[in-house]
Amino acid sequence: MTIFQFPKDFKWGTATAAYQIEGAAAEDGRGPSIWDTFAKTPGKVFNGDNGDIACDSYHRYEEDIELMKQLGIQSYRFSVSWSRILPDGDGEINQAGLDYYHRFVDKLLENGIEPFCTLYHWDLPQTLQDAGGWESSRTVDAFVKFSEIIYREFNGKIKSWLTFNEPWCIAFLSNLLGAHAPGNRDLQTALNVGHGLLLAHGKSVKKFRELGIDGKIGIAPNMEWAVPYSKSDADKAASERHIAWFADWFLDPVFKGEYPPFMVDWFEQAGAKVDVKPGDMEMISQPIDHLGINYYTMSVDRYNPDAGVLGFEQVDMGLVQTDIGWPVESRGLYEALHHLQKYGNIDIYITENGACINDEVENGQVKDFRRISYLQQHIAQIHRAITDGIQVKGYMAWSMMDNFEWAEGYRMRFGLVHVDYRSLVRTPKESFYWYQNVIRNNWLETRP
Ligand SMILES: N=NNCCOCCOc1ccc(-c2cn(C[C@@H]3NC[C@@H](O)[C@H]3O)nn2)cc1
Repeated sequence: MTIFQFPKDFKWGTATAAYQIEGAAAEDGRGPSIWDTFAKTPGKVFNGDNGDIACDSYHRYEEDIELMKQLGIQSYRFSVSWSRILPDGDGEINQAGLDYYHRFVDKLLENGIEPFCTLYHWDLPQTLQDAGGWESSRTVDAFVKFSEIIYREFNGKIKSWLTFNEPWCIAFLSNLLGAHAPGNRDLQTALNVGHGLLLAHGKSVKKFRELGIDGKIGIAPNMEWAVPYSKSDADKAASERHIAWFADWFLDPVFKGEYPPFMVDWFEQAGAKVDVKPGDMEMISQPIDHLGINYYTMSVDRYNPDAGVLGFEQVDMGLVQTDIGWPVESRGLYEALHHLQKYGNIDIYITENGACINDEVENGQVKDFRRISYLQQHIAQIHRAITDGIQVKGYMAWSMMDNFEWAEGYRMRFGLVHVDYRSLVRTPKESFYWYQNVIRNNWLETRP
């Protein structure tokens, strides 16, 4: 038996997002988002699933917080539904939306749980998408207005903030690959969206500082680690493009004030170029306080000029996979954390890490031992990184509960708590009780 003791101030938590759990999609004045539209477009989401009801957490948040208290987490990462606050994206404030989040945040605080707030977790108000989305300065300005409202409203209650969740998904998965809302398939659009969200990030961080908000702010990219399939230069370059596509494309602008030159060249030969205006990069590279990192899997890449814009294909090496088909390789998290050190030894929170394991309830139990194995391996790699001096300050398991997994709908389950989508009954899984023990001990026990 090996014990990995975590620092005494290490924050254990869980994460969710508004559209994935809240439901009440048209209640109390909430306006439509691009995910309401996308999910109701035939063929976009498995089984035609949508977030109309989801986990009904809008009405059941007290029950959910009771489960969080039972779990023993110190921190809970959630997102604010922009179109609940500004139904038209940048028009009149919907007070009922603010009231909901006050009830929710107050209940967290009453239970000794720190609210960790993501401002944008993919649910852009549809009216802003109709006006050009993240390619339009109207959306950038609207995000600054939305974030200022939330900063002012929750200053003193919320002290940990993130502007954007997974810029790669917002820009590339949603506008080059077409897999997520709004479903575009164009590289130039994806680069424009990425630049727009980065500008919005920088302007919002600047506003956060100007308002003197009591707290810390950052951004949460998702990272995939990648290694070359062979020793060839082409495969090595392919894996480096993969890593940079997810992380460096966004973090170089934030930390260095420029896009990674080798990726700028790669996209230019593919026919697309970011239109950087004077002052943009200075605005984007406002200093931040912490990084959220979302990590799930790693990849073995082979150069293939016919395999999409980035010219790499992922080779199946026969690794164990989760039920969504992602290879389980926790070493990638350790490598990714070391990769980030080029930006300085900034405080890092693992704001998402978890496994899609679709076990169901049997005799009142969910024996998701594969999820326990996944979590144990990945938490051990975090301890290894901390031992190396990397400033990992917290870990938020994705996810607190099963929820709407975007284009996969409800068939893919990432939760520590099982949700029966017919009855909405919550059932803590075996991984819930395992994680409860890790939190209680603030250490990880591993067998040799
Ligand atoms: N690897 N790229 N290959 C080429 C592209 O393949 C096409 C598919 O790509 C991807 C890549 C990544 C994801 C993904 C999903 N989550 C889980 C959510 N995170 C935020 C939270 O809301 C969770 O629900 N994290 N990442 C999905 C699809």
